[in-house]
Amino acid sequence: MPLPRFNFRRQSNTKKSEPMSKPNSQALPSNPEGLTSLVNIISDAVKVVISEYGQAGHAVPSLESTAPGPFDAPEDMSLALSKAVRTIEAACAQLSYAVASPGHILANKSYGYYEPAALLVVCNAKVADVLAEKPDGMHISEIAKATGLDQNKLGRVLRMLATRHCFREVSPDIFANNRLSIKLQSKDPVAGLVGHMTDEVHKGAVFLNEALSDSKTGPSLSVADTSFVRGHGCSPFDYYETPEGKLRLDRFSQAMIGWGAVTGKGMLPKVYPWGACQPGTTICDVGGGNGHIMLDLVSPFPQLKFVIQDTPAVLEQAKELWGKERPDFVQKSLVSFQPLDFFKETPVASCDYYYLRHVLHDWPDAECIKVLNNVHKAVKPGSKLLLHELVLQHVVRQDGALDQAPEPLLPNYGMGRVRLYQQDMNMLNLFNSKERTLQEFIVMGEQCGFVFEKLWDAGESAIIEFVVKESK
Ligand SMILES: C[S@@+](CC[C@H](N)C(=O)[O-])C[C@H]1O[C@@H](n2cnc3c(N)ncnc32)[C@H](O)[C@@H]1O
Repeated sequence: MPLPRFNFRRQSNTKKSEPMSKPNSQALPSNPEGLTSLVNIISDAVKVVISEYGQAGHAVPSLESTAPGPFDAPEDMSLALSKAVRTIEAACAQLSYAVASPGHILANKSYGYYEPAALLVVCNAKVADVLAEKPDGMHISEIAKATGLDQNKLGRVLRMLATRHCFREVSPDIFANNRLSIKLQSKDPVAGLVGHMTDEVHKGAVFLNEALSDSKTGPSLSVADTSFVRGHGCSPFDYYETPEGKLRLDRFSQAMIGWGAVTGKGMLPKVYPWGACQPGTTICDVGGGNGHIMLDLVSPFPQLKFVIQDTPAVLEQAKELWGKERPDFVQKSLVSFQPLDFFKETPVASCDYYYLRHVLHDWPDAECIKVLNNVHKAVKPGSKLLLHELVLQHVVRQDGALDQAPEPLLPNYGMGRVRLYQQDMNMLNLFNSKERTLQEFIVMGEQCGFVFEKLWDAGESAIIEFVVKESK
């Protein structure tokens, strides 16, 4: 199916045209001009960063600083700033890959697993907590004493991490926190995400080759056939019931909050024009978890009403959260909690919006189609479907496609957006499911009676808006 033309933040032209793919030969600089243009791209983007901080009345924080910056959360960045940062990440990586020894680069990439391994050591030992009140740093002997780890081995772990800019070695064998390691303090949800990813998820990911090359599990889309199952003997659904998993359950909950923080969950109120909705507009959050996303809309848009739908056990958490955060909304029935099995049942009928955030990425296409068909049975004319997901791009320049990086950068921003493609691997490892391209979402929506309307840039993620097809 052809890809509609698309403009961020503007009504898309739904006139369909076949995307024109250009060969990628220009994507990698192979000559001095390519290198110079990468340097110029970096230089221009740095000017944007300095100017945005300046406008906010801040100096750009140094990597050594542990003070919170005004733009640490993705939702606090303007689109211009997040684009500049993404560009710098992409161009710096591309420039070094273009000039360094290919063998060195591949060695760095293949030894990459020592970084997660070391991050898990320091998270579990709470090294960032130990260093929290020590801006001038602490000698490794004291850090070792406070954490119970061997001094020599911990020193080597910290030195490798400091070499990768997480922690700093202030003077020989004296380490301090920096802008990155401060996020590893145990109270920070990002530390929960780091612990979860570098521990149980990592121990599944190492079996990706075995899972993909086995003639039974390779082509399978079953959650029973993932690399995670090879690593742990059970799927993520069952893992947290095992003795080993139970020990990690609290961290898993913290990791989910960390995931929201990293992906900019707070973008939803900012990127969609909720202010234009009529009083009484109802949003049904399908697979809404504990309803935390809709809570973000309550204060800025008091004209909205909410239905949270999820499995009965999860809905109990939603009732508890809303009862604590917005008891007024619960008492006035401005929010309701309706149990749902979205594979077998239809959500509450005739809502104005059906919103699904990070629901479809858990499932292969056939299951997603079941969910969307059930949503379609609930809609009324004029209802809208909003899918809030990560949106992948091919690494190929396409006319009229999503926002593309300037040449000679990779059109999907390469390392500036690599988290999306890593998260796609994550879904493969955990569930045999996937993140998708816009085109894949459009095709799936069409199949279930929805027409693509517009894509809203929400930083790391995007909101894909559909309207109901006149006749299915
Ligand atoms: C990845 S979470 C996303 C939660 C929430 N939308 C968010 O963005 O935080 C997927 C949600 O789907 C829910 N879910 C899984 N299977 C379900 C089913 N058969 N019916 C309804 N909800 C289900 C889970 O309980 C979970 O809350």
